[in-house]
Formats: sequence, structure tokens, C-alpha cells
Amino acid sequence: MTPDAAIQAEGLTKRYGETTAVDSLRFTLPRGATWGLLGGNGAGKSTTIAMLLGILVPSEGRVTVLGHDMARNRFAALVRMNFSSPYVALPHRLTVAENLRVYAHLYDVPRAEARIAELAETLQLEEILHRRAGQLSAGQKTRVALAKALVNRPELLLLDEPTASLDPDTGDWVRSWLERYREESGCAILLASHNMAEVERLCGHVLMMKRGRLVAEGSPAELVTRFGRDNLEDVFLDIARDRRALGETTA
Ligand SMILES: Nc1ncnc2c1ncn2[C@@H]1O[C@H](COP(=O)(O)OP(=O)(O)OP(=O)(O)O)[C@@H](O)[C@H]1O
Repeated sequence: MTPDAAIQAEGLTKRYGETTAVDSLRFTLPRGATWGLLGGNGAGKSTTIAMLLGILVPSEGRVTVLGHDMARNRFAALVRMNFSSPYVALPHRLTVAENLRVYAHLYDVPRAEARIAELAETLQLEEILHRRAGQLSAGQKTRVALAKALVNRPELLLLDEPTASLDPDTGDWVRSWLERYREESGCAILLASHNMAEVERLCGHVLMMKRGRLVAEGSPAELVTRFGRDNLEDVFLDIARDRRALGETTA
């Protein structure tokens, strides 16, 4: 076990019958680092995140989060981590404030009302605190989802498509906010995204998945150089379209 690792994944594998959704994934995310988890549709990103959260049991392999083996002691890790995904809707009929109170309670957050007020201020939620979650715009929902993800001051944040369906201005606001937040908090972030410019801006290191396997990794600049491309989007397309033999690209 690496003591200063936020996540250590060793031989992580998930099979559904004949389909191997995640195949022998191995990586170590250091504490305080922001890494990107990339891959085309069906590459295995969501399955990986679900195993990191302990929602899915791996078919093989092991996940250690903040020093805790997720198979044996996941609740010790879960209170110190959090996640946000556009595919997980907050209860629609509860107001934003009620939702945040429920999650604050679930995570046993001390002085919950003060924490909610603090998040409402920094994430510009004050005007919508008493609106039902089901009545919010996509941008408002994203800010509420981030507030939910931060309610327990996590040391590790798993973000699945944090800016999907946001207009460019709101997306930029969320990215700037995340940059500030991680500087202040020292939180480690694993970010799954299809937005390559976002990944180049936020992530110091990128894991590229294809058909469940880790096929390339490195900093965005290293990957761009290794593939002889101008940007990460072109690297992504090379990998997705098999324009380079994957064996050449593996770090
Ligand atoms: N419950 C399931 N039963 C069977 N197959 C599944 C299940 N969940 C995922 N898969 C398969 O596992 C593979 C990986 O899916 P996953 O959702 O992890 O990919 P992804 O990279 O998150 O894709 P996307 O970018 O489209 O969200 C796919 O082939 C998918 O069809």
C-alpha cells in the first residue's frame, strides 16, 4: 500500500457475462492530485468509478481509498470522499436546502447548517435554496450537485462529467471554481470527462481507457508529444480510431 495515495487500484476487473467492462486496471492517484479518466463511450469509466465508490464489487482486483481497503472497510473511506454525477438525480421534491441537509446528515457533518450556508454562498445557491430540486436548470443542478459532493469536505472527489450540458460560460465558472477549491482544500480529484480542453486545463495526469483497459497514460503535454499531435482531443481520436498501435502508446 502506498501511504500517500488517495486511490490505489490493483488489477481492477469487472465482468458482465462475456463482457469485460474493466480489465486489470492499475493506477495510483496521489493525494492532492487531479487526474483525468478518459475513454470513448463504453470504455469502462463509469464502471471504474462505481468500483472506486464501492457501489460495484470487482470481479477481481483491489481498491484502496485513503488507506482503506474498499472490500473490507469501505465506510471508513466513504465518509472522507464524495462524488458527483449528472446521472444521479437528487430527490426532485425536496428543496435544495432539504437535499443538502439530508446529505449532511448522511455524512454526519458537524454544524451542518453553517456548512450549507457556506456552500450556498460560494456556489451561488442562496437564491435557489428553497426551490425544489426538480425545478432547477441544468446549470443550477450542477452547482447543487457540487454542493452535495463537497458537503463533507472530502479529501477525494470523484467527478463524472462535471460540466456536461452546461453552457460555455457556466462550464468555465465551474472549472474556475474547481481550480480554486482544490488549491484551498488540497482535495484529490478523479475527473471523468469527454471535454478534452477541460481535462488539459484541470488535470496533471490522464488515464486513457479503451474497451476496459488502460491504453495510455501521462500528463496531457506528454501524451500530445508522444502522439505527435497538437492537443489532447487529437490524441483521444487517435486512440479511439486505432490510428496508432496501442502497444506503442502505453507508458
Ligand atoms: N450492468 C451492466 N450489465 C452488462 N454490461 C454492462 C453493465 N454496465 C456496463 N456494461 C458494459 O460495460 C462496458 C463499460 O461501460 P461503462 O458504462 O463503464 O462505460 P463508460 O466509459 O462509462 O461509457 P460512457 O462514456 O458511455 O458513459 C460497456 O460495454 C457496457 O455496455
